[in-house]
Amino acid sequence: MKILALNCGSSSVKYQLYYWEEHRVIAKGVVERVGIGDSFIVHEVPGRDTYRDEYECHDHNTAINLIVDTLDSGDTAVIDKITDISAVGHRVVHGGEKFAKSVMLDDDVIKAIEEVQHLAPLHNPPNLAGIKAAKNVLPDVPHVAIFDTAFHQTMPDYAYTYAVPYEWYENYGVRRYGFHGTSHLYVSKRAAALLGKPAKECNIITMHIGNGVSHTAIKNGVSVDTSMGLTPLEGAVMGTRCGDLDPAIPLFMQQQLNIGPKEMDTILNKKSGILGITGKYTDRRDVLKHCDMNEKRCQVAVDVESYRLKKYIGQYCAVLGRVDAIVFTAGVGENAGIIRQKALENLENLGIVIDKEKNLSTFSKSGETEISTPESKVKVFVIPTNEELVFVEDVVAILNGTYKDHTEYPYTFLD
Ligand SMILES: Nc1ncnc2c1ncn2[C@@H]1O[C@H](COP(=O)(O)OP(=O)(O)O)[C@@H](O)[C@H]1O
Ligand SMILES: CC(=O)OP(=O)(O)O
Ligand SMILES: [Mg+2]
Repeated sequence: MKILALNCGSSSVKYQLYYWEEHRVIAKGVVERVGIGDSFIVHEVPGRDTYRDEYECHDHNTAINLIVDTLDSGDTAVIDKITDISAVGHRVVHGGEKFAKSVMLDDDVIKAIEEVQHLAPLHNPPNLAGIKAAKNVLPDVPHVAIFDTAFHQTMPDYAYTYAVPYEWYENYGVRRYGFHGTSHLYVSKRAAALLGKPAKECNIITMHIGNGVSHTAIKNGVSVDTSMGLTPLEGAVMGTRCGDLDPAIPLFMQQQLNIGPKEMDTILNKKSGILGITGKYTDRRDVLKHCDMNEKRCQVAVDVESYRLKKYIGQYCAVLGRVDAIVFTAGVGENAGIIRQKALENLENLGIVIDKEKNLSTFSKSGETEISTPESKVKVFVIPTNEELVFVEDVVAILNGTYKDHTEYPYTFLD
């Protein structure tokens, strides 16, 4: 059975085609700059040279058609015909309170996703555009929605309630939802496997640090708190997003700059974070390179980012009481040893002791690696995330009728 996993972002479509019975990736890639101009596709097939081609994609429909053509035609082909694909799994960022698990995408589910799209205006509309486009190309196969928010639906009310008029929650759905759920799920379950214990007996702090950044406190295998909130803007310092902030700042600056809420939303989401502080860079590789060249604002950005990470580790140690492991994952979490070091230094009193050399020499390609010392009470792991594998496993489980929810399902990656 060949399963296509799709992750439609605002200006990109990431995809992965997975051969379930052989547990291997057939091909993966991304169409970038969708709807912006100068779009292109990068298509990777294990064992072959990476293929890159310019192709104008004005919308998600064109991007999905390009992916389909790339998968089934010409030199890039990995399947004979598109109907060789048995099912499609779609990342949906916001599922509101309605979805605590993955579901088959029918008209009612699409309607429910449409109803919460105002809660994730940057993410849900492209997710929906991708779903509609993929259903056009593959009308006869099952499509499944996998929600970023689903994993966090176990949070208690005191973790998800904001101290604002309660009617905002009742009438407008204003509460903490949390995101990156499939990544937090995957790495926490892998950490439990490395600890040699069932996930439901483990307390784990997961640090997903990519372009978007979020952290989760996982108690007895389930999410009890997470750093992103109503939207993916709250919490850590991100590539272009501000994260935690005095809520008076946007109001104050709207008055100073004489701008409206829409413009402020763009500044906080797209012009803040690492980009805001450095004024130039979002890619942490650029930031770290220019730190070494003594660019002051890059040094400040790295210090602010690492300090915020450390504060979340402290918070979640307090939330969990006993912590079995801390996991670093995603592009920065897997590769930026210096940021991990700064976030983790001087935490010996919390039982966290790092092997400095091992930490600095650990990257995604090292695979799952323990970077704490043997005497560290809290194990610290770097675990490459695999959100697409969670999509694929959920699709297969739903097709086989064996899926209940993520706490019960015996994922194959636990072995
Ligand atoms: N070797 C590295 N050192 C520092 N940062 C890295 C390294 N490799 C990748 N990154 C960073 O990872 C980030 C992207 O992470 P990723 O998980 O792919 O994000 P997303 O899925 O949100 O696009 C970028 O900021 C990139 O610079
Ligand atoms: C929810 C979110 O922030 O996703 P991403 O990291 O893909 O932007
Ligand atoms: Mg990501």
